[in-house]
Amino acid sequence: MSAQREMKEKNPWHTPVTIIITVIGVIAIVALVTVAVLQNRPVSQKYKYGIVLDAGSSHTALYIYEWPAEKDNNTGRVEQTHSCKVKGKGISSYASEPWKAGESLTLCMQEAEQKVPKKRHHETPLYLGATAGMRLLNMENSSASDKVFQAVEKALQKSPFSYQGARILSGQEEGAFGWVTVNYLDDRLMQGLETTGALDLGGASTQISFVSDNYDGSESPSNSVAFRLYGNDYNLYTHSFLCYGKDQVLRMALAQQTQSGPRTILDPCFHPGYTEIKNYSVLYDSPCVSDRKPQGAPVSFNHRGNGSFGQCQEIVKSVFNFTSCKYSQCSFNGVFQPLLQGPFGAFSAYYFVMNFLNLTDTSIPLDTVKDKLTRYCATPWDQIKLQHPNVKLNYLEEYCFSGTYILTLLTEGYNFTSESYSNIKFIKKIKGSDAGWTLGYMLNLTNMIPAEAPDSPPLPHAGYVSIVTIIALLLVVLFILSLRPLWPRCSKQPHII
Ligand SMILES: Nc1ccn([C@@H]2O[C@H](COP(=O)(O)OP(=O)(O)O)[C@@H](O)[C@H]2O)c(=O)n1
Ligand SMILES: [Ca+2]
Repeated sequence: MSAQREMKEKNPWHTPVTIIITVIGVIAIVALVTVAVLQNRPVSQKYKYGIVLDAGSSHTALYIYEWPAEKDNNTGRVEQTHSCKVKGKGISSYASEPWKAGESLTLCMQEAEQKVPKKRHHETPLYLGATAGMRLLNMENSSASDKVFQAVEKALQKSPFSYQGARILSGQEEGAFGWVTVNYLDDRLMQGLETTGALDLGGASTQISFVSDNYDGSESPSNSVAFRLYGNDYNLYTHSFLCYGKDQVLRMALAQQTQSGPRTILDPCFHPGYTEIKNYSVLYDSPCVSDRKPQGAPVSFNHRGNGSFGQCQEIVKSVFNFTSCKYSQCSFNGVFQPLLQGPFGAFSAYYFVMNFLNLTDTSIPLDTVKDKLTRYCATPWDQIKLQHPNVKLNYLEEYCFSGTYILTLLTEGYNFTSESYSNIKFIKKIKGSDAGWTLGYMLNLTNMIPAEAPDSPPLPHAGYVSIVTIIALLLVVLFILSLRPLWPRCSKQPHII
């Protein structure tokens, strides 16, 4: 017998069967781990998209949202990836030339086509929601508002996206979706945390929405919206005040001062030295003030400023009605409001105005805020213009008024106190997405917030992969140990020949 053959017989480890078993075992285990890792690895980033057009009273904005493709319908984070401000005014301003309302959207729609990957175009839902500007136009002239919608629809149907319709949101929807947006972006809904109230100030309406423990919705059902989100029940209080957006309140304040049809008014809400000729018919061309147009007024009036915060606040207060309340408590105009509760996010014009005035820091005592605004309003108009050469004059002239209105609405209207004022945060964006009703609207229409908490796997992905790997390694060791009887004996052991 050759020495080589003798070796093979002595070392059973080298028999073809054990070699094959070992190789198959190792391959099987490697395959098991690989499959586990690959199968559970988050699928390489593929995104889905949704587009919402916010047709506000003053302007239209387009928002593009994206979310990981495999996660729609449950926990996926939806984020704003792009926004586009439509040039020109809001769609309601095109009442007399509706086709222009459709045309005005073209540039932003083209931009959206660039931003959303082409192969996703046809499956990307596209919504348009109109707010208070169109609510007012619809009240004033419903056939004009229908024509504006037809023009807008025609433009949007031409786009490659999956057009889902254009409509006017109700005030409740506008308030409730703003609240959903803020709390979704803050991760408060999925985790069932205390929610943040939402304060939205537009040009033609304003919304307040919050959850209050002592409010079950029964006292004023029209102010109540019930949600079940991620397994938590919410009873939301919400109210939208039509005509209480800052542009319409400015009209009401001017109407208040021009009741007798004067040729000149000295307006405390405008800076000293401000002087402008304004048209009565333009001022009163809105359902918020049209019934107050003075009889026999001249064509125009000289609008002059005298910059007094205190006097301006008196005028602003006079646009609120505090006389009647048939509920346990009211904000103003006989509207029910439960006790304010929790933190609040104030966005849209709240942010633009307070940011311009450097007053977004709500840890500053309310009295100090008022002092600063008093000084700002008293600053001569020429000086203001010199200090802000890059701000458009039609915005610049109104910040004294707008700041006064915001403080008055919050304290006199909604009953924020010097203490609870610090619960308000003036915000523009949360984690890169604009605060506003659009995201909440899209999440709702695409069913992206489930009523029940999604079933999540008991282990996070990394934990799962680690455990599978450890078990596989244990199996390898066990397998090797199981072959022990076949192991070559230790060379020191005596050989029995
Ligand atoms: N940079 C900006 C943009 C808008 N704004 C104001 O923010 C408000 C936005 O209102 P909106 O167009 O959404 O009107 P609604 O339909 O929500 O009432 C308007 O009063 C604008 O003048 C501002 O003060 N600064
Ligand atoms: Ca708005």
